[in-house]
Amino acid sequence: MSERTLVLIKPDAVRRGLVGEVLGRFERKGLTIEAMNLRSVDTALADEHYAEHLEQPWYPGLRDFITSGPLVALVLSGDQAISVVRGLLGATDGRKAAAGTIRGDYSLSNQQNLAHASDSPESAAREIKIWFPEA
Ligand SMILES: Nc1ncnc2c1ncn2[C@@H]1O[C@@H]2COP(=O)(O)O[C@H]2[C@H]1O
Repeated sequence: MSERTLVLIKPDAVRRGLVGEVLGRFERKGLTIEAMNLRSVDTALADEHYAEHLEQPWYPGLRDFITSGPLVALVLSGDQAISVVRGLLGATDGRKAAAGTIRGDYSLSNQQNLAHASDSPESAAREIKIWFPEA
């Protein structure tokens, strides 16, 4: 069943010149880019996107990071896109993510982990509305 999912290629990936590498993996898998833009994020947008994490002790650090430079927001579509994209990313903590996944190959952090992807159809709908209200 075709699904849509929201992906953020985070500021660490932009700074490190890894946008093409990350995007290429999604494209080569067969996913379709439905919408995409490079943008800066203010604290209000960060708080809205990460609403479920606001009370976490590590959230202030995550907010500083996600607002620290431009990121690439995109909507991907494809068969079971939500779980497929999370599989391509690997575990949240790059130190624990399996080799061969995006985080497993390029991240040594549980915060600066290169990309975010929606974890359920409900979060995909909520997040797509936040980042691409016109979609
Ligand atoms: N223990 C943690 N310390 C710092 N950041 C975290 C921790 N756990 C999760 N995160 C961050 O919180 C984010 C929530 O969803 P993401 O997929 O964007 O990726 C996660 C990480 O960037």
